[in-house]
Amino acid sequence: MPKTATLRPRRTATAGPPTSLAGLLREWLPRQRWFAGKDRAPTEPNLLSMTELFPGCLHVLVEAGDCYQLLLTTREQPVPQLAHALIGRAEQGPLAGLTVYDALHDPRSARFLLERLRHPGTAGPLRFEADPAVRVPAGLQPRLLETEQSNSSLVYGDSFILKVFRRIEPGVNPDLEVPGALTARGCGRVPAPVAWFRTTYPMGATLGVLQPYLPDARDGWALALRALASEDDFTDASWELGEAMAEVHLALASAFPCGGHDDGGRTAAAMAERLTAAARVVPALRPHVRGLRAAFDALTACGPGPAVQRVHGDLHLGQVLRTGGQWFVIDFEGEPSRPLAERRAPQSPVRDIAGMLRSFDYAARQRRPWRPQWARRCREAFCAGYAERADWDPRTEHALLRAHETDRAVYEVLYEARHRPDWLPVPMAAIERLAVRGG
Ligand SMILES: Nc1ncnc2c1ncn2[C@@H]1O[C@H](COP(=O)(O)OP(=O)(O)O)[C@@H](O)[C@H]1O
Ligand SMILES: O=P(O)(O)O[C@H]1O[C@H](CO)[C@@H](O[C@H]2O[C@H](CO)[C@@H](O)[C@H](O)[C@H]2O)[C@H](O)[C@H]1O
Repeated sequence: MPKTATLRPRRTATAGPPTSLAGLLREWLPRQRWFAGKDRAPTEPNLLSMTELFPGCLHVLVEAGDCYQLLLTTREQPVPQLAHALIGRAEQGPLAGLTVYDALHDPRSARFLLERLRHPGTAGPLRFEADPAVRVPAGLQPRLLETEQSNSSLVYGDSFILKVFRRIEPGVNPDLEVPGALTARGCGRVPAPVAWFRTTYPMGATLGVLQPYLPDARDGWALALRALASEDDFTDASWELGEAMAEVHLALASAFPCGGHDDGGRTAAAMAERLTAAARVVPALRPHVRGLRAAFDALTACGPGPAVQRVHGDLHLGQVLRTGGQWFVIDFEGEPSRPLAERRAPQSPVRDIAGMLRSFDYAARQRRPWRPQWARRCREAFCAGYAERADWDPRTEHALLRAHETDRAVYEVLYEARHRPDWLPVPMAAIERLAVRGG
């Protein structure tokens, strides 16, 4: 059994010299796609816990504005094959004299991590747990997915995928909780969790989830772009996607019963608040604030709409996978920038529908000239498919849809400004449409 050592948190941020681990992370963290603090003043990383998973591989939780999870490979000599994953050489502190790498790029560490998941148990504050009914074979070869976004994912032998959460918040992560509950209800639209790990210190939190990998699947975004490029019809696929999403919503409502309806006033106020905050960060939003607020104000006057329930929370074409003529839904974490409690709270299912409708617009805008008709047909088909399976039709909820689409476009503006400034014109085009013409 590997030796484990857990550091207790320090009460104050440590201004580590540049060559301590904290100093190395101060430079490295802001360069990572999943680092959420890019538009905030940098804070000095503060190590919260450090656990040896096995010799040469450390599990680390670090506070740097938010709490982040890192897996580190440490070596006495530099490893040329890991140059792309180099964090740096520590000269001070507990790792003095060691070269430190992001362990998820290191096949040896990735293989050991799977071994840990295959053998439930503990390592310091870490708990490795698994569904005893599923057998994960030994020796599967790991590869890190290049499409790193909010988290990091390792695929093992095209059979399983391990999502390693990067920003850690207290509580159970919905990406473990929701697929588990949906599978227990017999919903076949989500890959079921097979194994997972969590920490008990310095907070109780989910750290990663292993699921079956759908090897021949393509995500909805890639399929939509391919259809656009070859001028293929995408309405049938959109219709089926609407139907699949309605099925997932029905399963969510039954797995997490809550009932009740949206309080239009409160939702409108929260949306307006998010708009104000986003306009503070993105000046291009400011001229549109008044026009956009009208969409939120209209919420207070519209009917109750469908009952609130657990939702996906960040639905877009990249979150749906198609294989064998079926759609599957992944990534139930919700919008990564929102607090976990808010993401787990019951919300209107219109929120998800609006997310997907925005995504058709995003896809259509990847073509020059852009294809508004293509997006319109897909949006229509998606809603029609949804209505066929659910007991209500999203197209009858115009004011609700417009408010949620506006809120989603505001989120996207903020997301793009932070992570992909070149993409900012895509949601900004929707902002102009929603603010000027009312959707
Ligand atoms: N079960 C799965 N089978 C096949 N591919 C998957 C599966 N789960 C995730 N993926 C792929 O991994 C990518 C990242 O997964 P996702 O859960 O969206 O992570 P993130 O939170 O980092 O965005 C997805 O876009 C998808 O291509
Ligand atoms: O990392 P996640 O997949 O959880 O989601 C975040 O990143 C998405 C981009 O990768 C972002 O989605 C936006 O861009 C998509 C095209 O790349 C588009 O299909 C979506 O409609 C659009 O919102 C998502 O908002 C963000 O949370």
